[in-house]
Amino acid sequence: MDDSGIKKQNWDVKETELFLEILKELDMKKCLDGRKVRNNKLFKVAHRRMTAAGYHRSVDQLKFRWKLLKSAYYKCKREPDSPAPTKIQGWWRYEKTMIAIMESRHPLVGAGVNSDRNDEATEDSDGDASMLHWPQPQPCPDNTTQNLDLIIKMDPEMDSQLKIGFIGAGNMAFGIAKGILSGNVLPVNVKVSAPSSRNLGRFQELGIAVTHSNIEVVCGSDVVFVAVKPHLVPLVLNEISQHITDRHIIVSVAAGVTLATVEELLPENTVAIRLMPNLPCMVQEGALLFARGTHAKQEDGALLRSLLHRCGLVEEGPEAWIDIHTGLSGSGVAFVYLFAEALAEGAVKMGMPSALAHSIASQTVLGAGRLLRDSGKHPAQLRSEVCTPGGTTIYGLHTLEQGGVRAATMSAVESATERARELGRKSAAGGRK
Ligand SMILES: NC(=O)C1=CN([C@@H]2O[C@H](COP(=O)(O)OP(=O)(O)OC[C@H]3O[C@@H](n4cnc5c(N)ncnc54)[C@H](O)[C@@H]3O)[C@@H](O)[C@H]2O)C=CC1
Ligand SMILES: O=C(O)[C@@H]1CCC=N1
Repeated sequence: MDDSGIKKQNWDVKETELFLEILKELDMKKCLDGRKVRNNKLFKVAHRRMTAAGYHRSVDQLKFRWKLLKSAYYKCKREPDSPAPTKIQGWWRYEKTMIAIMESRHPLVGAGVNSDRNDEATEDSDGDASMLHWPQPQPCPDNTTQNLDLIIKMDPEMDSQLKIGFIGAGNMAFGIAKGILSGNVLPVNVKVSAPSSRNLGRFQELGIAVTHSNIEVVCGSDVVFVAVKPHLVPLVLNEISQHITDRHIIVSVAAGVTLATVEELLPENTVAIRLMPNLPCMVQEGALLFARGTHAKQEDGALLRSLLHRCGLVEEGPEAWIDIHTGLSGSGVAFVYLFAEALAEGAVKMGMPSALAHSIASQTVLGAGRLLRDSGKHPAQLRSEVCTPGGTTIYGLHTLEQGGVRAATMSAVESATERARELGRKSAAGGRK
């Protein structure tokens, strides 16, 4: 290992504190058992979390930092009255956390520090800091291993190994499936369930496995999208609940159904995420917003983001925004279709053949949308760029304003948002029955 770059690290206090908190949380005690593969995984997970927090350190850099911290810990342990270690500036800030990590790690540490002396690092050593050899290694419980495995799969190139399940084979499941298949996910790793075969054919055409058993989908998947109608969510969650383990991330796309309802119906500590997608996922131009549940960590969100990145724009926000996004975008696409249809019908009324009018209307909506997104300009700015004074556009806009199109559109978003909230209350009541 060439560690010349590794040694030249300037870590600030915040970064080191975060690193140690991550290691503490990942429970070094259980995971650093001397097995190289698992130890590497632990540092990879730490690397992901550090990156997510904006600190870009390589896995080797993290290992080297850990080596130095450990060395400082042992020095203090051996010679409590000697001056603080110089290789770690501000060591006193980290000492408490290091003790928490090291002394929870193995009951012999306090009494038997010397037995571990060979593990100590120096600036010159290039050993693998993760290769610890405890006298009595403590194996990782299986579920811990599974968690690490899942977290590590959030690399886009690792998406190909994730098993994805859909419960519900409707339009939205199909849209997301098409979107994710255009990324790194392979059809053989996707399974979808629905009670009837009616909608399953189009999934099969994509190479996706189909079944009538929701439980089969859950048992074979890491990430499970619950894509049934909102009133059916409690029924489905009750059915699958006992098969959920800490391997799973449950992603509900049902309008209105809150994380509280989902979490209440699933085992304690279930990792749940609420996602509101929209149909253009199908052509990789979706607008998706998700909110993480109580037990969904940042990396679970990152994993979902990575999985969905080919579906379109994927954003995370507070749960309160999900119903609004449902009005704005989940339903909003239908408002745009209504407008496109009306544009075309206006042209038909003026004498243009219908097919041509519809094709031009859809291209107009597409072009206007792309320009709006890609220019970054406010829609009012673009609108004014289309309006020649005394020209055609301002006459048309005047007519739209007279028809109340602006107020009607705002009210449409409001009504759809309110309806999502109402559906949420109903499904919560359904879950309590
Ligand atoms: N269609 C859209 O544009 C959007 C839909 N959503 C949400 O996605 C969810 C699904 O909506 P759509 O796909 O439009 O509905 P859909 O009616 O097209 O699909 C529902 C699917 O669920 C299946 N299903 C019914 N009972 C089931 C059960 N017990 N177990 C498993 N599958 C069952 C049906 O057979 C059908 O395949 C809804 O909760 C909706 O709020 C969210 C965003 C946009
Ligand atoms: O109409 C609905 O309820 C679903 C949610 C957003 C779009 N379609």
